[in-house]
Amino acid sequence: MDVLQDLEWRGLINQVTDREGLHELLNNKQVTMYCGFDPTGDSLHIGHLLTIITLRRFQLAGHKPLALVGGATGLIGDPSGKKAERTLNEEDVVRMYTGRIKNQLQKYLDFDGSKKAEVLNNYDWIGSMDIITFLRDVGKHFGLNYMLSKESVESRIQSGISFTEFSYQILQSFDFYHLNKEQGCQLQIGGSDQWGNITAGLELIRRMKGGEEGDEPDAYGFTIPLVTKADGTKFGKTEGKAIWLDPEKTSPYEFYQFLINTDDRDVVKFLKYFTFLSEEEIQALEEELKTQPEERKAHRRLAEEVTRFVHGEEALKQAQHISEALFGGGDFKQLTADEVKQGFKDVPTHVVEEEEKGLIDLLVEAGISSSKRQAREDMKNGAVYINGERCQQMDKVIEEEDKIDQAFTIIRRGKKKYFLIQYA
Ligand SMILES: N[C@@H](Cc1ccc(O)cc1)C(=O)O
Repeated sequence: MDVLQDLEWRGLINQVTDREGLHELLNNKQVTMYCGFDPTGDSLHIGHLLTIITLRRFQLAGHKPLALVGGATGLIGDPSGKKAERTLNEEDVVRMYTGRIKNQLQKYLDFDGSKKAEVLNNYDWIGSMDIITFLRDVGKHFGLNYMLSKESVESRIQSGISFTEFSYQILQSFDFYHLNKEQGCQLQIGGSDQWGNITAGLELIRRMKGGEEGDEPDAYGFTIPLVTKADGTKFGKTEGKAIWLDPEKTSPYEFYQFLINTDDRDVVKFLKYFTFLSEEEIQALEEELKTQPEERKAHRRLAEEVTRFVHGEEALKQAQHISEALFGGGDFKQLTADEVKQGFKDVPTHVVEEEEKGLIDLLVEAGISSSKRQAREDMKNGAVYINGERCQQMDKVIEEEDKIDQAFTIIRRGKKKYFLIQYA
């Protein structure tokens, strides 16, 4: 199976310009290709992951990926897929975002050998372009009708679009032209909302090269589908929070949990999209999903593969360890301090100075029970758990052996309310 056939059965081809031609090209030579990422935040998020993984698939098939960070385009704002005009970020903020996203992209591609990836910043060629050159050499190739007919613009004519965002398509087109000319880049990929910008780039390449309409194309465009979920909600969020690729913003444990909680109806699709497992392996998991759904093998494999790709083996092991302790009847005391921090990130934490403390006092002091009377009541009712084990011993004193990795004690009150005691 070649790379395009592989992308096909995975359901990753949304639109392609000249499929036949691209197929032939990819089978006959090493193709340099690119995908751009605008620095709209200080981290990439899971919504960017599918294009990154797709670049990686091309690279594994022997092609050369360029990952472009939009240090220039990020200052302008792509109207594609956006209902309203964006507020501009300060230039130094965009510069900071650009640096961070560049570093992140470095983690996901291979930078050795003949098909080595490159991370580029379009500020390096757009930043220095003067307005006369822009209008004379580039703008002249864009008919107003053509620009207005792009979905990203047309859908905003009524609600409003500035000249700034309107011009965005010219900048992205220029990138494609520039990379085609300088690096022989012949393919641009992107999310489904990028079709208009990608085809505008192809048009610019043809015109700048003095080609005629209907000439054999020298470059190609390709979009992947928008990731949708069976329940109709937007992919990439849990409880309103985005799933970031930066482990400081979304811990590997949270990332793993996000994936393991995938709806049964979506799990096979996501295995195809986000993992490098073969057709046979995915079919076997699909079969198991039908025959032994309670095992959740497909979900676990999805979470495992994607967490490993994004965060590495070590972080994956930690995420699995924490999940086991929290949901699989594992022992909290086996956790490391770092794992406790990840697994209980949003849990109220109380810092104690003293070494040994009576549990009743601690429950009150940490605000877990409202009074000593309440604390005793809670314990009597069997509602208090120390590191996952019920505690009904009224004179219990927290000792060294109750401290996980000498740093934390996990207290649970009732079914789900967790608290952390941290030792200063
Ligand atoms: N417009 C793309 C990012 C991009 C920027 C520059 C390019 O040359 C290509 C793509 C987006 O918003 O996702």
